[in-house]
Amino acid sequence: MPIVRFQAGDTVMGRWPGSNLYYEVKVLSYSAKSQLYTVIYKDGTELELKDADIKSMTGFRQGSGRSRSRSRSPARTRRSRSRSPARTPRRSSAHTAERRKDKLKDVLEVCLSPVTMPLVNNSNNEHEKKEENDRASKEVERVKEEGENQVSSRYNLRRRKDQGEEPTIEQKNAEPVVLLAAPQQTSKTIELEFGGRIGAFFLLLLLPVVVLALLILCGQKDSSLLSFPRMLPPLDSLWDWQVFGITLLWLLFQAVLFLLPIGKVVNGMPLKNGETLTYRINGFYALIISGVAVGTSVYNDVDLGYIHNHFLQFYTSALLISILLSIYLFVRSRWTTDDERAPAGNSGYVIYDFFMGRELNPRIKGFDIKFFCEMRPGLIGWLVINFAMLHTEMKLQNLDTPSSAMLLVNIFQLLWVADGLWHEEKLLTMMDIVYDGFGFMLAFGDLAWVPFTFTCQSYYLASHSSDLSVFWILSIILMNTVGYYIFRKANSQKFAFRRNPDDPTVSHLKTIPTATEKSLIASGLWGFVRHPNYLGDLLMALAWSLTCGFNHIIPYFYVIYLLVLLVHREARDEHQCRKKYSVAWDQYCKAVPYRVFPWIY
Ligand SMILES: NC(=O)C1=CN([C@@H]2O[C@H](COP(=O)(O)OP(=O)(O)OC[C@H]3O[C@@H](n4cnc5c(N)ncnc54)[C@H](OP(=O)(O)O)[C@@H]3O)[C@@H](O)[C@H]2O)C=CC1
Ligand SMILES: CC(C)=CCC[C@@H](C)[C@H]1CC=C2C3=C(CC[C@@]21C)[C@@]1(C)CC[C@H](O)C(C)(C)[C@@H]1CC3
Repeated sequence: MPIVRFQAGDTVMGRWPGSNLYYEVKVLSYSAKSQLYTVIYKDGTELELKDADIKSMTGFRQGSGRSRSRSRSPARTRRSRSRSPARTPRRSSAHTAERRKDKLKDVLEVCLSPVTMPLVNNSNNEHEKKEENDRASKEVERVKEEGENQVSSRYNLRRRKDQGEEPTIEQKNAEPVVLLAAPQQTSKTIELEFGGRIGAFFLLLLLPVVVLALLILCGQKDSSLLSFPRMLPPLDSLWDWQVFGITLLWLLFQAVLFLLPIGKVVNGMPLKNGETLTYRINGFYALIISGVAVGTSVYNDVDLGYIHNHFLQFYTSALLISILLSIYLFVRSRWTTDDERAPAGNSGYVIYDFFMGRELNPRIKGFDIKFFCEMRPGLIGWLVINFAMLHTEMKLQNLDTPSSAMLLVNIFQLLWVADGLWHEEKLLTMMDIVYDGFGFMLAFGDLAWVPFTFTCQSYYLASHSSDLSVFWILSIILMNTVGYYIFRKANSQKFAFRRNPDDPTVSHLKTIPTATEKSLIASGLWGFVRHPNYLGDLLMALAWSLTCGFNHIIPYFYVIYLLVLLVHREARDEHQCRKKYSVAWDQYCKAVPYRVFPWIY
């Protein structure tokens, strides 16, 4: 007999289905048969929730102290929580009837209510404030009117399995003691990305081949696409056990640094079950220690040219390790609970889930494999490879000092990686950690793609000279500096704003409130384009490639990849944000029409 924790009339916090958001609701009744509570939101929305999706007010307040995302000023929290989430389930026409049923039952995709959301202007200019708010209110009214017909039954969200059933409250065992484990429901991934199963299958085969082709071309004297060799390189140039051993040692070394008990421990974003994982932030220390270790090796006559001479073999070793890791991850994900699965990689299709990753945060006794791979061996390895290419360039081209192009590439990329590791904590809020599972895409991406494609400029420059004029050098430095400024400022502003919107560094920005706890920044860089951080990243990528001159397209691989990735990522994020913020997002898109490139896209 299940224990009924709440009674009719209790005010509790109810999870909005398919999200991590909790709102104040009143319990109307409890059905012993379906074991569901019928609750009512402040705007009159009625829903049936399972026990696991309801928290007592006291439990919720205690729990919220743990999570960073909720550490906001009480006034703000009160204001946003009391905003009701009237939303309607949306059906996807692209899937089978059974899947639709599943989706409605388990995920209940939500659409936010078009409540009036004035553009909040933190500036002191009252006139400007009023104008902005009037404009925003009109826009909201328009969208509201437009949506009225489609969502006329918006507040009728009752989803009774048995319409005829009279819900009753069992009041006998009402003590809030034991949390009854609600029957596990699976949140299947319905919307497949990357071209679905077929797309994932082709990417699985294509990505490793693309890297191999890139390396072959980059390493040739003539790097033009037309001179791609007709024969594959001999097997012994592709595999070497010693190289494989060195790659494993590198991973082990980075794993030891990852485990060092130095650096602060922080909470990640709340998981589906409301809990948070902890992470030790010591990436920057790992970078410094790795730098000292490499410097010491060079000082002791270790020849870094070995990396250049065995580059293909290093790649195949990293490829094999990422394949083995992906298989391990896929197998172990069989035993994961629904809460541990990634929203993006739980479709039930083997190839797709293998590619996307079924488990969200695979850990071995607290060792977070995804966080480790994403920020350490590949990223720091990239810098070591760059440094090795610098040595090789001097050797191969008989130079006393590295070329200015090689120096720029080394310095720019060192700055970018050091910046990433310095702000390591911020990765915890990113799509890759919060949403994507850890499967082949990220394992291969982190361990093979990052170190062997992001190094394409330095690998190219090692055997191709590039004489840059002073004008070019200054222009490239300027482009990288502007790019870095935009990238860093946009990312830091967003992070500071998400942590505390009243932070003095961001409190002057105009914002658009949403029906959730969060607002959207709508001025400054985030009022210029919707993804200013992507713009900055792309400018930097272009600057890196420009160091290689215009003889070949191959060193531009990185900027082309980044363009494709970020345009696709932008579309993914846009889709997520529209789901999360609905009308507020539309309002933001109206206010800031360009996605990444001002006046173009
Ligand atoms: N070199 C490489 O290979 C790659 C580099 N990157 C870089 O990583 C960085 C982070 O990228 P990524 O995580 O994709 O994306 P973003 O940092 O742009 O994050 C997107 C999220 O930010 C929030 N957001 C969007 N608009 C606003 C707004 N106006 N105000 C406040 N919050 C907003 C939303 O989340 P919410 O509202 O839930 O907080 C949204 O989901 C970028 O600089 C990117 O260039 C990324 C991928 C690859
Ligand atoms: C084609 C393919 C295999 C794609 C995999 C994509 C991954 C290589 C990238 C996806 C997002 C990434 C980010 C970084 C590295 C590359 C991957 C993993 C990043 C950690 C690098 C350091 C930056 O400062 C960053 C933290 C902003 C960045 C985040 C995204």
